[in-house]
Amino acid sequence: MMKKMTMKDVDLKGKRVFCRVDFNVPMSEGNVTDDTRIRAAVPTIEYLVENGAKVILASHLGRPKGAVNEDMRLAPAGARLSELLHKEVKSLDESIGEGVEQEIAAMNDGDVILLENVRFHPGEEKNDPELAKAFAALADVFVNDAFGAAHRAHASTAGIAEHLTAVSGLLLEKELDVLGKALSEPDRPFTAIIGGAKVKDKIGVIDHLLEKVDNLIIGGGLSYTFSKAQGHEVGNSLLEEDKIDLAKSFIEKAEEKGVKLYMPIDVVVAKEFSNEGETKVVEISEIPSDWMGLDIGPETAKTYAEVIKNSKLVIWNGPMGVFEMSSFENGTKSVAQAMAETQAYTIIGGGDSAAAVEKFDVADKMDHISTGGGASLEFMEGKDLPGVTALTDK
Ligand SMILES: Nc1ncnc2c1ncn2[C@@H]1O[C@H](COP(=O)(O)OP(=O)(O)O)[C@@H](O)[C@H]1O
Ligand SMILES: O=C(OP(=O)(O)O)[C@H](O)COP(=O)(O)O
Repeated sequence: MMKKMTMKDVDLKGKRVFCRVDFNVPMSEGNVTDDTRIRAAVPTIEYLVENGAKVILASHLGRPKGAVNEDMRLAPAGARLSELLHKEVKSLDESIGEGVEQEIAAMNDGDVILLENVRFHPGEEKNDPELAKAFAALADVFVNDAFGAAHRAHASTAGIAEHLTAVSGLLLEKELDVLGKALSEPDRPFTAIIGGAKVKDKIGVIDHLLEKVDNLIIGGGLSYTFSKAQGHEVGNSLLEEDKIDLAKSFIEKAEEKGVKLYMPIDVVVAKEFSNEGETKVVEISEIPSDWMGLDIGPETAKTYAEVIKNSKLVIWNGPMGVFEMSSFENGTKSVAQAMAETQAYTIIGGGDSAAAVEKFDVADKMDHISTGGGASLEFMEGKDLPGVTALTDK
């Protein structure tokens, strides 16, 4: 990857800095319920403040589809940021226009304001050049610290960079550094664990990972497409019919490349998608036709934990089962615990996997929890991230 400019390459004193962050955080009744992404942006914001910049923060929140949505205003995130910084953060109710320009003109060096949700404008997700110009007109320098949105080519992540000196923030740099190192010079044995429900989204990353890893562990909803590819019946389990052949080709590719592929050998099955119904553990070849697999079984969990413990580097994306329900949480819990106990360098990507390590109280034992789900996957797939590509070359 071409070297991109960072905050250290620009003079920030007295400059108006448009800093794109990812404050797309869960909220309930006007309160931020998980501030991980806000905390992750604090070092960059503090760096800008300490270096005398006028800090203009911009973010999206949710998917308001180009219109104002009262439930998706950013002010609660601004309030939380203010507490974290121990400093006033003024939240505006617009992201462009005269009112915003006046607020910026009145800023002192080191002041921080937060613009309104940029997705209230239809031009944001379309990467409309006019909106990008309007954002650029507010500032002298563009800092992109929104790793979680770096896979989006939007006006405030990519378009704006055509008009200003565009540099990376500390979080963006750290994410690229950690994920980049893990993939380019991995400590071995290198293990990837792929689970969750989004089969289509994860097929691409599995293909790419087969070129890199020593062990590939498959679990969660997507494992049934692999079981079917091996010739097992999967009953009512999640199945992506049109990906069975692809799963077969991955099984062959793993063999060719000498990658050890681990798939469930036993599963927890239920008749209904519910925490209350009857459950039992069966061998993978014995799933009854009217039951569904909702977690990996205890033998599988034991094997996976052993592989994790004997690894030097582990990347985990996607839970092993429906861990939100206590009847189907054990597989994910045992993987989380093995991740906490291993000496390996541990990286978590994806919202649900991050939520799982929080739920099982082992988040502080992980070496890196990525703030980007989709972004970390696309990066691992070897795709260019538009929010990074758009930055100014060194
Ligand atoms: N066997 C399964 N059947 C159905 N859903 C599953 C199964 N295993 C895991 N899931 C669900 O997958 C979801 C997470 O998938 P995904 O969004 O792909 O993960 P992530 O956000 O970590 O990338 C969880 O809500 C979980 O309940
Ligand atoms: O939460 C996000 O993505 P993620 O759930 O894949 O980590 C980012 O803020 C991007 O949001 P988007 O998927 O609405 O563009």
